[in-house]
Amino acid sequence: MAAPFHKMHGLGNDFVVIDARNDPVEMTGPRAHAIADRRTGIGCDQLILLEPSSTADVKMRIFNADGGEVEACGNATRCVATLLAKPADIETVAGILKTRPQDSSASVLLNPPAFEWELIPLAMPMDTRDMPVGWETLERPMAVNVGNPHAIFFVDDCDKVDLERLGPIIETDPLFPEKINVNVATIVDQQTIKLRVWERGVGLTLACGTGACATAVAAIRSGRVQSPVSVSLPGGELRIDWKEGGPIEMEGPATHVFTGTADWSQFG
Ligand SMILES: N[C@H](CCC[C@H](N)C(=O)O)C(=O)O
Repeated sequence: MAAPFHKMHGLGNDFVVIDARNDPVEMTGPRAHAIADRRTGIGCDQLILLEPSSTADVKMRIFNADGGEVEACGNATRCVATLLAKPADIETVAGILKTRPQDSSASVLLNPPAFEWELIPLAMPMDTRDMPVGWETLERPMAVNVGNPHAIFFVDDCDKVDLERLGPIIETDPLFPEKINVNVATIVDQQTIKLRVWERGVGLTLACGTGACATAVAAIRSGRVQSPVSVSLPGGELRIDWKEGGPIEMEGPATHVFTGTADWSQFG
């Protein structure tokens, strides 16, 4: 198992992308966790495995740093799009995503969001537009599934939220049987949102593509902003465009840092 890898990032949300299309690599949670370790492994927020697909140009599997395999990763999808270097369909657990690279950036069409409590999923029926729950200063979130589950808290100043402490408490609350990504957002103006994210299975990241999509959808649906929206994350900006009932279009940078090889059997 010696498939090459690409170290890449989307606004500082970083990935090890293993291209196993010609040389299969057996991936397990413990192996992904070992590769993601920033001291004893290669280091990344998510491990991305590219495999052949029978329904699209490529199959993309996503593992968080904790080893959990998940449904979607917006920033990584843009990175894979630039690797493929042509318009392509990418098969993920969350469905087939249409991508279009543009030099060092890419646009991705995510499938329409889901708002039903059982599709988020939540442990009990609840109005996901205004959930009657709270964790200290963070209360009454919205919940959206954009392939993966997100809770969105709109606050006056997201920089003042102690997300490092509250993030893991909310991420692992029994209300969220599949856990959840925690977004704290501040509306800057009718077309600008400031966002910080505690990512399920990772922690604080410099950017979260699906978090930006989920937050933009929640803000548009609740009339807080108008589409298209610029979402400003610690690592930089993403442009999100969405109309009720349609797909979500996300556009933003994708950076290739270096290519390497590794004997994957040495990890976990
Ligand atoms: N932590 C997310 C997966 C990666 C999302 C993020 N890196 C992105 O760019 O969308 C989850 O567990 O659903």
